[in-house]
Amino acid sequence: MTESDCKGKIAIVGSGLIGQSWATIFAGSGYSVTIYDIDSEQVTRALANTKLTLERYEQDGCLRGKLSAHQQSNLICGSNNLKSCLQNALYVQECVPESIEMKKEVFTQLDEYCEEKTIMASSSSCINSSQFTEDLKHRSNMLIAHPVNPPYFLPLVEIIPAPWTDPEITAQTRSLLEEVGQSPITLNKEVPGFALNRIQYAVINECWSLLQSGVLSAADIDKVMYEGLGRRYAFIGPLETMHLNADGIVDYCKRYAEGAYNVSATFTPPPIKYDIPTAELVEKELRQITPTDKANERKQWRDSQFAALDKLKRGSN
Ligand SMILES: NC(=O)C1=CN([C@@H]2O[C@H](COP(=O)(O)OP(=O)(O)OC[C@H]3O[C@@H](n4cnc5c(N)ncnc54)[C@H](O)[C@@H]3O)[C@@H](O)[C@H]2O)C=CC1
Ligand SMILES: O=C(O)[C@@H](O)C(=O)[C@H](O)[C@@H](O)CO
Repeated sequence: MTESDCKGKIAIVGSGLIGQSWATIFAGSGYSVTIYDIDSEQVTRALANTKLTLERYEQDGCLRGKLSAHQQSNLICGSNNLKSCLQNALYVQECVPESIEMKKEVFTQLDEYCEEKTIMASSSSCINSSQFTEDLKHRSNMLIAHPVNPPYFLPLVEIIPAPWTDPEITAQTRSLLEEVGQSPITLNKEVPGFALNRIQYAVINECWSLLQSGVLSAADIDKVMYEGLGRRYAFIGPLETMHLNADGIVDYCKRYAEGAYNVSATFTPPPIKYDIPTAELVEKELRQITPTDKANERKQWRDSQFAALDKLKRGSN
């Protein structure tokens, strides 16, 4: 593949777990990807990891896109120089650790080296970009694009513009992410934790409270999700569930709102403390489940879900 066959250049800043995932996603769609990390040895590790990962996906039949794993790996290169990593990049995905100070430092550098039209997105899980871009010259090109782990298999990306992000930049980010196979949503305004982690923390808070009060074991709490709510929510959302659990959502509210208020009134008010003694007990229990057991269970589950889905699709044709 020659350089002119590539769609354009993507820069990844920070090459840990999430930086590597983004690299495989963009390469899968034919973009040329340059990875930068403050730790030059990490860049070498990241290149080796992404190559191995793409080869494994190819063997397992889940490689994205039309290019082979070999062609995709050849689209990913490393750089130990931030300025050259950013040169001619149409889009930068920042993936440094979750700290306002670090994000501020990196975005100040991006602001200095970027091209006028470069879009600069942060992978931040909870920190809004207005907390680290306010004083920057190119702040209208900066926003959040928060992925879900593992991004290669969970397509949701939350796009959160700062009040000063140019709406055209938000729209371009959304269409780029759609083009590479992700499934973006756009928040209309900034809120701590965005949508996914607000919902995730509400779930974790209640799980922790059930653990601390001794209502359920750790294993049974997880089961509530993977045998119940999780499976449901893989196919339909909470609002659609309300709608389908009664004669429509209006009827659901009439029938179940009082019960829901009564239960909700018993919730432990936040912030819930994720205390270490409870965490140590949970860790002991989780360690008894061997990774192989889990992997087999998950594979069986995935296969059965796909078979059910296929059946449904055939039935509706
Ligand atoms: N781990 C997860 O499940 C998810 C994480 N995120 C977010 O993605 C971001 C990255 O997270 P991870 O990849 O898990 O972290 P990580 O710790 O695996 O990787 C961070 C990388 O950034 C590098 N780094 C540190 N300072 C740097 C700098 N000044 N310039 C360039 N590189 C620098 C580190 O050397 C390291 O390789 C965080 O904001 C995190 O909240 C988002 C979704 C999921
Ligand atoms: O996949 C996730 O859970 C994430 O998208 C995150 O934002 C973080 O890693 C999250 O777990 C932090 O609480």
